[in-house]
Parts: sequence; structure tokens; C-alpha cells
Amino acid sequence: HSVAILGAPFSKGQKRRGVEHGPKAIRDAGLVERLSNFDYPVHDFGDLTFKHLEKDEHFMRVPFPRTVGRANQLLSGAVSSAVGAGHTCIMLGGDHSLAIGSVEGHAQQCPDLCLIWVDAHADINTPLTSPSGNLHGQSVAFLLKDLQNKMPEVPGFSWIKPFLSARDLVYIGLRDVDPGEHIILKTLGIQYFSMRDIDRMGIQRVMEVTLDHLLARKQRPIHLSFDIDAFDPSLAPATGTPVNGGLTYREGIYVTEEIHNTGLLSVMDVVEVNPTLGATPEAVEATSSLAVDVIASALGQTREGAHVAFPKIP
Ligand SMILES: N/C(=N\O)NCCC[NH3+]
Ligand SMILES: [Mn+2]
Ligand SMILES: [Mn+2]
Repeated sequence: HSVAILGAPFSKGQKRRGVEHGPKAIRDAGLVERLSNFDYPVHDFGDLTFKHLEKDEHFMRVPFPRTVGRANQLLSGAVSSAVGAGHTCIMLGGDHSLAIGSVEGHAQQCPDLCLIWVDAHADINTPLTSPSGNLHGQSVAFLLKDLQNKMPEVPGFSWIKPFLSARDLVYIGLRDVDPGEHIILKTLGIQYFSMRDIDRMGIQRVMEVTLDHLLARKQRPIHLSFDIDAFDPSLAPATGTPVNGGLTYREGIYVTEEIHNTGLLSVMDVVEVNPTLGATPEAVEATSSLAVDVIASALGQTREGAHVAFPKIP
């Protein structure tokens, strides 16, 4: 199969400037070159162009609801087309509100998809529970059927109908969960592995349980939504909400290796790389090349090396 790269330079799901430059930073770190080593075609579809809507008053305490809703409606169509054309789609963010459009567009093609959310945060606040109002902390709440009786009608989101069941979602890397989110995780019985669970179980067991939970009954397409802040800030400093005690490089790569090995990865989001938040150019470069590494690993790059069938030994 082939790989489609989609840039989503968008930042209005949160208040910091700069995350809209994430796609360029990840490309500048050599994404396309890195993926050209693989034996399948890579199509870079460039960046989407998002309109900022003039009149876009807050909804409750939620800023830019119509702009965020419209951006995700556009992204949904682009992801749906890419998946529909047979590509494995890599969506480069931009802030994590983009997962609303990315997952919804994927579900248009693959209604039975399952979602693996790798993140320090649960991003499952509703507009009523969110302390900040920022939509990048509410993405999952817009996707879940189980939360619809708790969700108000947010202007700009009338196009989306929630489709995901709580049992089709697993979190990995949680370490900064709001009280309102914790209530939802527990009430809905969502499967999650916090950083404490990773410490106790080890990443190998976490992946075994995650993939069994999602795939044992039925193999189906995987949507991997990877927030770069799942990694420890020492590895990914250029991001908007860093939280100490994150994934090691090896844990993050093991997660993506295991997902690759299912052969079921269909869409991967890589979000929250903010090149304006690195203290030094090296910090920005480290964060951006880490994003390239996890994408390459999710698409089949191995640490042990690889070869085509029986090459002639030179
Ligand atoms: N990086 C973030 N989400 O993944 N920030 C928003 C959530 C903070 N509770
Ligand atoms: Mn996130
Ligand atoms: Mn996060």
C-alpha cells in the first residue's frame, strides 16, 4: 500500500501561537526523505489551508468553536479521501483538536476502526468540564457515542455525529488528567494505561493488553492519535503542555513497532509539535526528529534492520 502525508497547520484548539508551524518543522526534520527508504510510494499532499472565521464568538468558555469546527470538517474530508484512495494516512498537526476531523474522516471509510490515544492527557473534557475551554483538550468527547447526553451543541460542530464506542478506545501515557476527565474515564470504563501502569506492567505488557482489548474479537483498522507530549519533555520539549515523567524514547518506539506489526495501522496523527516553544534550535530539532522517528517506526522501520528477500551477498 502507499502512504499519504497531510499537513494540518492549525492552532485554534488552544491558545499558544506556533503549533501551526508543526507540519513544516516535521517536514524540515526530513520526514519525506526518511519514508522514501521504504519500498512503498509516499505521496505528500502538502498542507491544508484553514480559514479563520471573522465572527467566531466564544461558546460558553470555548474559544474559536466555529473556526475549529470548520477546520475539522475540512480535515475530515481530506482524511476520508486519502483513506478511500487506499493510502495509509499520516496527519501532521497542529494541535490535538484536529483529531476530531481526522478520526471522523477515517471512520467515514472504516466505521469499525479502533482508536489508540498516546498522550500525557486524556483530551476528554466536555465544554462543561473543561477548565480552560480549549478544544484540543476535548477532542475525544466529540467522538464518543457514550458522551452525547453530556455534550452541548457546540457551534461549528453540527456536521459531526459521534460514532465511537468507549470500548474501542485505549489510552497510553496518561499523567495529567483533570477531575472531570477522570470521572468520565471511570464511568465509561475506558481502558487506559497511565505512566504508573507502564511503570508497573512494562510497555511490552501494556501493548499486549491494548492490542488484545482492541483486536481479539475482530481485527480492524487502527487509528493512532499520537500527541508528541506523550514523550518525556526531556525528549520532546517543543510542545504546548509538557508534563514530567513521560515515555522514554524506547517505550514510544516500542508502541509504534507493535502497532506496525499488527499490519492494521490506517491513520496516524502526530500533533502538538510547536517549534516556537523550544528553548533552543536543538530543542526544536530534537522534538521534530522524534516525530519523524515515531512515524517511521509506525510505518515499519525496525531497530534490528531489514532486508529484501535473499539479496545477493555482495
Ligand atoms: N496537550 C494537551 N492535550 O493533549 N493539552 C490540553 C489538555 C490539558 N488538560
Ligand atoms: Mn493531546
Ligand atoms: Mn497532550
